[in-house]
Amino acid sequence: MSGGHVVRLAGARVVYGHGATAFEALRGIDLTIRAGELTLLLGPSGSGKTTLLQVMGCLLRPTGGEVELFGQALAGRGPEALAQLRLRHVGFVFQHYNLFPTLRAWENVAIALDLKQVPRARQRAVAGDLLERLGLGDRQAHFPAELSGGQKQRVAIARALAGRPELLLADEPTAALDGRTGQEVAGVLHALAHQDGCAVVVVSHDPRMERFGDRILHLEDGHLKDDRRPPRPPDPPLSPP
Ligand SMILES: Nc1ncnc2c1ncn2[C@@H]1O[C@H](COP(=O)(O)OP(=O)(O)OP(=O)(O)O)[C@@H](O)[C@H]1O
Repeated sequence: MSGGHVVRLAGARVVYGHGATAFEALRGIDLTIRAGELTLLLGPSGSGKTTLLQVMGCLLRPTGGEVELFGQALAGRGPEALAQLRLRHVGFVFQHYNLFPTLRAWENVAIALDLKQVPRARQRAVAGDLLERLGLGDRQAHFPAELSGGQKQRVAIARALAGRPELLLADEPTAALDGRTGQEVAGVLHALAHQDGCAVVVVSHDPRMERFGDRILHLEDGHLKDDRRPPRPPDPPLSPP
C-alpha cells in the first residue's frame, strides 16, 4: 500500500475469541479514508461498525490484513508506538460524551491538552478558543451536569480537537440527542471535514446523519456492502446559531 491517504485497510479481519467460541467480526475489509470528507458508516447492530472504528483508531490490532495510517504500516508496531500515533493524529467522540463530571467544560478540554504537553498556563486559553469555536464561549465554566446533551457533545468534540487530529472518529455521536441538536452536532462534524480538512468517520444508526455523509458505507456481517454519494451534501456553518 502507498501513502497519501489518512487510513487504508487491506483485507482487514478481526476475530474475537478462540476455538469453538471464535467469532469473525470483520471479514476482509478494503477501505480508504480520505482527508476533507465525512464518511458515514451504517449497518445493523453487531455488523462490526465499532470494531472497524477501533481498528482505524489503532485501539484494536486486526487479526489479519494490513492497516496504514498516514502512509505508515502499523504491522509490527508495539502498543507504545500505537498509543503515540493515536495521541498525535486521532480524536475520538463517543455517544455518551465520556466527560469528567467533576471538571468544568474547559477543564475537560484541558485534560487532552495536558496529554499533548501544552503548557498549563496556555491550556485555559486554548480550551477557551476551542469551546468558543464550537459555540460554547459562555459555557466554559459549567460542569457537564449543567449542560444540555448537545452542549456536552460539543465539549467532547472540542476535547477531541485539542490534539489537532487529522482523523476524527465518532461512534454514534448523535444517538442520545434530539433531532435538532443531533443535526447541529452533525453539522459541526461535517464542517470539520470541509473547513479544516479533517478526515471524519461517523458510525451511526441515525438516518438524519445521511445527508451529512460525503460517502456512505454499509457494513453487514463484517463485510462492506457499497459506497455511494448522496446527490448534494450540505455546507452548514461550524457554529450552531
Ligand atoms: N470483545 C469482544 N469479544 C467477543 N465478541 C465481540 C467483542 N466485541 C464485539 N464482539 C462481537 O463482534 C460483533 C461486532 O461488534 P461491534 O460492536 O463491532 O458491532 P456494531 O456494528 O458496532 O454493533 P452496535 O451497533 O450494536 O454497536 C458483534 O457480534 C459482537 O457481539
